[in-house]
Amino acid sequence: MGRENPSDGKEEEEEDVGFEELGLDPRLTRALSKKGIAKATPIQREAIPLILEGKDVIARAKTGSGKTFAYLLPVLQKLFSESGSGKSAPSVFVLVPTRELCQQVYLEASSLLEFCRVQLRVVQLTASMPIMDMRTALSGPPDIVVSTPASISTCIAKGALQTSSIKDSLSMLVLDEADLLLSYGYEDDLKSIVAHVPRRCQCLLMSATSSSAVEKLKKLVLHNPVILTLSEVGQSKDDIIPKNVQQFSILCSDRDKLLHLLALLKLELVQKKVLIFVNSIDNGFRIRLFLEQFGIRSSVLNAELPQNSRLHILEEFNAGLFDYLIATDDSQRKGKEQTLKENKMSSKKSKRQLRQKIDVEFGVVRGIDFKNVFTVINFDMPQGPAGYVHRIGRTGRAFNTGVSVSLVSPAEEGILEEVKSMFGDGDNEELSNCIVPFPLLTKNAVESLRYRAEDVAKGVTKIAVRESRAQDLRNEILNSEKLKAHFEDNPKDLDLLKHDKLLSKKAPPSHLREVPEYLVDLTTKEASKILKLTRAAMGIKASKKRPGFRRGLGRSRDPLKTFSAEPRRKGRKGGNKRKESYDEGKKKKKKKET
Ligand SMILES: Nc1ncnc2c1ncn2[C@@H]1O[C@H](COP(=O)(O)OP(=O)(O)OP(=O)(O)O)[C@@H](O)[C@H]1O
Repeated sequence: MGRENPSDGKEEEEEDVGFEELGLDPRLTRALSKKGIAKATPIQREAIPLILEGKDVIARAKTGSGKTFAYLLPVLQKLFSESGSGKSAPSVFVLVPTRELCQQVYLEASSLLEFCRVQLRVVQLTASMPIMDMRTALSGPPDIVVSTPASISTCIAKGALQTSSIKDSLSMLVLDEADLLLSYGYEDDLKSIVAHVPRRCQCLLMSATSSSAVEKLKKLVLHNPVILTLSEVGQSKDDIIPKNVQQFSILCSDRDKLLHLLALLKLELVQKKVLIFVNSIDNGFRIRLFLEQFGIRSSVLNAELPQNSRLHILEEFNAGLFDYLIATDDSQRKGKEQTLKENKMSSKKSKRQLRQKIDVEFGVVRGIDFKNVFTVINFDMPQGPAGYVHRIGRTGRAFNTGVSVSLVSPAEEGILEEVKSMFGDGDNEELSNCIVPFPLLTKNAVESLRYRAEDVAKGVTKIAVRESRAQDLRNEILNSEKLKAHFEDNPKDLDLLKHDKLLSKKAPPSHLREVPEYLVDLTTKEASKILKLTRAAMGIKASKKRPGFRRGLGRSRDPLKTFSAEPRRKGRKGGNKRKESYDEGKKKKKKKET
């Protein structure tokens, strides 16, 4: 990590730093340890002391690197020592681009405050709130407001927030996911807010990428900020994908994607929790209907669902109430436009320039903290490299490890190549091999499930998909109001509704729940057994209890790194390198084919 100002150009070494060493209040460090968080991530190590010093800071760090605590902890600490009495407006505005993020930050702040037992109040404002509710939320006033820029500017326009009070009271302004704020169309709102932000107000800008939007916001809001950024930005795949995510691909026809997905899940070749990305809402329902016939319950998350339902689905998934979530990435339209542009320009663009596309494309899932996702599956490939990065950034968060598996049809191979070229050019073998063929799934294993999969897939017709989609939407809309009222009274109650209920009219046949012994080949059995043993060794019983993997521990025991599709030879010890396994697997496959 490096700073642009002051420019010392110094590379930070990876080290374990506890939060107390960063000058944090013991109440906050205790709160963190109650949450099981002991050491700071690199961005936290850098940003927290600077923010405590009162500097304006721009922090750019990759997905899942812990940017929220990087600003939230010092913000809270500063409020501990600030006297709130006599204030007529909030002390802190945290501005985020979406309702989901608003809820996420609000919950993080509330839970820290609860652990700290301090008398500070945090509220969230969202566009769907009637102005009366906004007025009520702002009465007091609260210490922190988490909001989209639009809601704050509505409050200003309707007199629920007095501009003179903002000038007197506001001491900190945070722009979270700053690179998205402008693309969500908040430029005018931001301008109208910034006009009332006092000069002495400390401003923080957090972002996963650098982009022209960040530059624009920097000029609009910050004063001589310290810029924290990865010193090696643009130099390697590690700038954008956390090191602890292993990336795999499976080449298969479009028609065989359901079959391969079934094999991955049913033969337990990937670890839970699993986030499956698709490019269309219909595809999400198709997968859900298909999987439920095999006894695999999942839920869908898409932009069509009412906000309350979406928040509830996220809460349930994060709480571990179900293991499989199928998310429709809503960046498709934008992504397509972008891809068209990219295609036109790609012949002229160098690979280095390609990397910068990350700044432009994003999805509904952008910035959302899906907890304990171990595996991300791209059932459909995203439209471009940026979508890929943000999708797989949903695993391997903070100090956890993760895996991504992309199902790539012949038509999508171009995108895979584009993604690979973004990571590094062909002459750097290590980098260009960052997405390797998935080693655990043999042809036999796939073929053993073909008959069942194709039979069930036939029943998942377009009409069945449309009916389920309409039915699900009707249910969610009906439930949405109930949920809203319920959450207000019982914010922690997650059991009101289950989002992975059966969609099919008929109960799934019981014989499809289990894969009979005779259908599973030995190699696959071995792979699945190793994964189960690994889970057991790590103390993972259900997804709810999956603790974060410690970096070193997770790596040495990771079966994807040590497993080879070859039957085990006597006397051979585990621990062979991943690359070796693939090579052995490849050689063996070639032999078989010849
Ligand atoms: N020091 C830490 N140790 C362990 N876990 C942490 C630490 N800091 C944050 N986390 C956890 O890591 C996850 C990711 O954090 P966060 O959402 O802040 O990442 P982010 O950098 O904002 O990612 P994105 O750019 O995708 O929004 C969260 O679940 C958070 O609770």
